[in-house]
Amino acid sequence: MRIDVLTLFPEMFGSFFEASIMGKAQEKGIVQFQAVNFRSFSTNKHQTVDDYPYGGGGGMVLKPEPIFGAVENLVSASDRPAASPRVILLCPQGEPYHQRKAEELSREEHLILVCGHYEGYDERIREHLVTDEISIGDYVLTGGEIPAMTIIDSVVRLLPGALGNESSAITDSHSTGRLEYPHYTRPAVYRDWAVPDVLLSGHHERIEEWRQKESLRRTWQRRREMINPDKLTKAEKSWIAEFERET
Ligand SMILES: C[S@@+](CC[C@H](N)C(=O)[O-])C[C@H]1O[C@@H](n2cnc3c(N)ncnc32)[C@H](O)[C@@H]1O
Repeated sequence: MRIDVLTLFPEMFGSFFEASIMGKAQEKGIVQFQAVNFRSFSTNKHQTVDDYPYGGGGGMVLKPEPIFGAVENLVSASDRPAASPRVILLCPQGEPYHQRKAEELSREEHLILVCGHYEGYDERIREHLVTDEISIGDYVLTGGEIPAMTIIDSVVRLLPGALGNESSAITDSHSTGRLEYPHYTRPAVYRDWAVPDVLLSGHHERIEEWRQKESLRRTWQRRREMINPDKLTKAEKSWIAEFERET
């Protein structure tokens, strides 16, 4: 997969692209990253990328020319011109980001993420250039760089070979439609707090059943809206009845 980020602050991506899973995925050739400063596609001699809003008001608006220019340059330089990239605008007005969207994007060959700043973008970018608009939550950040990193991280860890241990992504919260069960590691007893016996039993079926039940319990306690009552098995219904009795 190839991921290009259009930003006014490419230096923010240096260690992000090099550290941990992102760095390893790049070393293994699973993903290729690039942060491009779209200021270099400005069409005026002062290299400005923003201007005052028509109609007045505070804040500066990102001009269309540098962003169109940068995206078109990346598309024409692509080694796979037939595969059109997903051009994603980071924006608090976009579609709320979700694990399903990360899964969808992980199947693409080329992503271009556009990071805004200041008051936002000229509307024509939205209307005529991008394929997706994504918000990472109902709050406003200074720029699209942290949202872009959020999306890149969540997508890259789903690429085959990126994590090394693929099964951990399969059982992650939200991948299964539930929150993940609790984890424990050594020591078996810490300050009088013991790990549940079943996890030390070596009995794989019982451990698996415990994990399913605890995953359901956690989801029921914290994110009840994620549970579709029509899709519960008989065992799950009886576990929920048990959770209700316990509370
Ligand atoms: C200060 S914000 C602009 C907010 C804009 N005036 C509005 O009300 O929608 C500047 C940039 O930060 C990024 N940004 C801020 N919050 C975001 C969020 N929740 N999700 C995605 N991007 C966000 C976007 O790229 C946005 O263009």
